[in-house]
Amino acid sequence: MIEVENIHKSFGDAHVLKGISTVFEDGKTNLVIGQSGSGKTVFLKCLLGLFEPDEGQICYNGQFYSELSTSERRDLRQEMGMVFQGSALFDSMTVEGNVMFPLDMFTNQTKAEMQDRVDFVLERVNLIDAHKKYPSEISGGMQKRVAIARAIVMNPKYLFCDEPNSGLDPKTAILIDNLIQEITKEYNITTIINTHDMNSVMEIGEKIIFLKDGFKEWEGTNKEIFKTDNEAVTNFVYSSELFKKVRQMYIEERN
Ligand SMILES: Nc1ncnc2c1ncn2[C@@H]1O[C@H](COP(=O)(O)OP(=O)(O)OP(=O)(O)O)[C@@H](O)[C@H]1O
Repeated sequence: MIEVENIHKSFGDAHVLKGISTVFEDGKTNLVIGQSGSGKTVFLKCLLGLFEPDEGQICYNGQFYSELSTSERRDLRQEMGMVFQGSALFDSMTVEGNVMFPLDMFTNQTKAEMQDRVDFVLERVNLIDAHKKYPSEISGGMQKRVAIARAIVMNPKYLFCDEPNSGLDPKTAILIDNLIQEITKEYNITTIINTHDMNSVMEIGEKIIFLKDGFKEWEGTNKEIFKTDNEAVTNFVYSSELFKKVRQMYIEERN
């Protein structure tokens, strides 16, 4: 669980995060949405410990980040998996080389142990025959699966995903969303996803926080987002005619 208490972050005169508080529970897919520039990436970087908030606290399973020593922060960092926008795989390494990289860097496992773990996570993300391929030889959807396998290879307690669906067709995007949700539940991970994808909001948004100009404007579930009267949320989520129709149908069905 990650508890965020009233965090603020500024860069010079630019006050980017303005007192955000929320709780992200284990085993749930938590989504952060908001317009470009609303502060989503800065927020994610604060959660990852890459930026330290100017005010406020972030608490990881009961441990306040600000109270951790340097080595404790390093240990916490190793409990975090990250799926970057665009996958960020190493082009010169094979699929299994990419997935093995964190084990090689941060553990003392033998080659055989690492290979077992790599085989296990690649199978878990449904990549069976791609071990020896290079990223350029596989599809975008497969690259995302490799990125997810790499993010979970160290058995993380926390999983952060920045736009995991960018560049994918809608069908593949849903498969990737479902995979992230399944893994989150199976390993009871605290997962936080920055996204612009409204399909993700509807499919896997067990908890959604909506940022606007650095404030938390709204939070709730994918069921609640259909019914909310918050104008900023509805303008953002239902900006397309298709989504407006879907919402109308959903509300009519419920009444
Ligand atoms: N390192 C930095 N130094 C100065 N300003 C920054 C820095 N990082 C982000 N900002 C500013 O913070 C604001 C929020 O940026 P952020 O990248 O968090 O937005 P976002 O919601 O993730 O946008 P997008 O959806 O386009 O990725 C922007 O005005 C940006 O210029």
